[in-house]
Amino acid sequence: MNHLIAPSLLAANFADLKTDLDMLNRSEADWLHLDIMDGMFVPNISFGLPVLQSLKGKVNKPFDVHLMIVQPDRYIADFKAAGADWLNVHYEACPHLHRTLQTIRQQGMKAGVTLNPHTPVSLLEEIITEADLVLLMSVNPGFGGQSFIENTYHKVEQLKELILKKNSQALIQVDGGVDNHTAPGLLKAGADVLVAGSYVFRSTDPIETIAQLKQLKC
Ligand SMILES: O=C(CO)[C@H](O)[C@H](O)COP(=O)(O)O
Ligand SMILES: [Co+2]
Repeated sequence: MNHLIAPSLLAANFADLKTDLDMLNRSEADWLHLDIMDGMFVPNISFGLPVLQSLKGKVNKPFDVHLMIVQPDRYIADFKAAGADWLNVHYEACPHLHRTLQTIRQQGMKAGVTLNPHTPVSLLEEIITEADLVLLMSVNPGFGGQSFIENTYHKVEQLKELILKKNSQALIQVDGGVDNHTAPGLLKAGADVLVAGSYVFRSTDPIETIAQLKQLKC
């Protein structure tokens, strides 16, 4: 399959959001990545359900929601109601991950599991067939604009191997520090979905930047 690009709204200009939403609608972006932070799981607070609700219908892209919150199970139904299409929970925040992923699917969303940089891919061995997507963090979650952690290439390769071994359909997504330098190696290693925040929204021509990320060959 051709790889997908998911710009992260965290890096948008919230004082002039309409301009960025119009840009996204005209762009080749595949999904809109939405970073939900609670100040507990990560040391930062971003935005939440009312923002998603108000964006639904304004952006013609599936909502790819990255929950960086403790006890995400409490909010699964709320995020469905707010318009989430893909719901990603952190492995580190879910003591009953199997149940959590099942609940997300039962609610009619695609279920993603996210790994922090220190969490090994091998821990997914018994759960990979229950996930529609695995998101590998290539920075420590909580902030945009951080430097890419080089070990991520290796983790993508390991995850690809695990997915093939277990005959899983899960997509491989990478989030953090994705740009024109890191994206080619990630695609070569097996990534299916690239999240890009600062690289897209800080560029002088975001539509062209998204188009260039789409055109990369692995
Ligand atoms: O989940 C995230 C941070 O926790 C963001 O999606 C990620 O950091 C994207 O930002 P950038 O591309 O600027 O690194
Ligand atoms: Co994210």
